[in-house]
Amino acid sequence: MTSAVKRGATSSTRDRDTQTAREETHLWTRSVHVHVTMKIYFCGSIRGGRDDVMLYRKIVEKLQSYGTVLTEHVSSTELSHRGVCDVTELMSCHWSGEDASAAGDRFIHDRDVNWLRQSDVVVAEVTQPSLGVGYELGRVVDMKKKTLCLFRPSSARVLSAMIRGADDGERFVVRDYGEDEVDEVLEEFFNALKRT
Ligand SMILES: O=c1[nH]c(=O)n([C@H]2C[C@H](O)[C@@H](COP(=O)(O)O)O2)cc1CO
Repeated sequence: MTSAVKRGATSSTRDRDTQTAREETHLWTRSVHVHVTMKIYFCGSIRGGRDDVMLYRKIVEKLQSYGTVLTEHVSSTELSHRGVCDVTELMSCHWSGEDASAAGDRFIHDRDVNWLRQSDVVVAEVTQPSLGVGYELGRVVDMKKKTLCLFRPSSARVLSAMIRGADDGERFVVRDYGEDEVDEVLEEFFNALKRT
């Protein structure tokens, strides 16, 4: 074999290696990109009552291992049922809260509907009844977003027929669960998402 032919073979092998490396990097970047940029909208009661806020926090922490939670504030213990910091907390906390004035309410509504549109999946804790959460879920059904509603039968409450009755077993799912099952229920949901 002439040295020119050998040189040609070596450079085409090098080209192929470079190409393979590029493709691998591209695939890796894409999978990381998909994971990091998944946008999750979490719904939980605010003005409907804050009894379950510690559970919201646990859910949001788990959700953050799957992507960006657009509504992290819903799980903040510094946000009261009035949507602002408790008076006793105002002196010490830096959280400015959600402004409950009429202009503030319009801002919250428009921002949240916009976040709902942007989101890839919606997870809602629906045990504590909340008009806002019910409204968000109604909008979400229209937007055809993949949605998981979590309800705790141990609360002795009966979930609204307008939520349970919307379960289609695929896109909009209502899941009964217990507090100690948060991790496994979310793992099940996100693993199934990966397969679709
Ligand atoms: O201050 C707020 N910020 C906010 O993001 N929300 C959204 C997110 C929650 O999933 C839902 C709670 O509704 P409600 O406050 O009616 O319980 O509405 C609601 C409020 C107050 O109504």
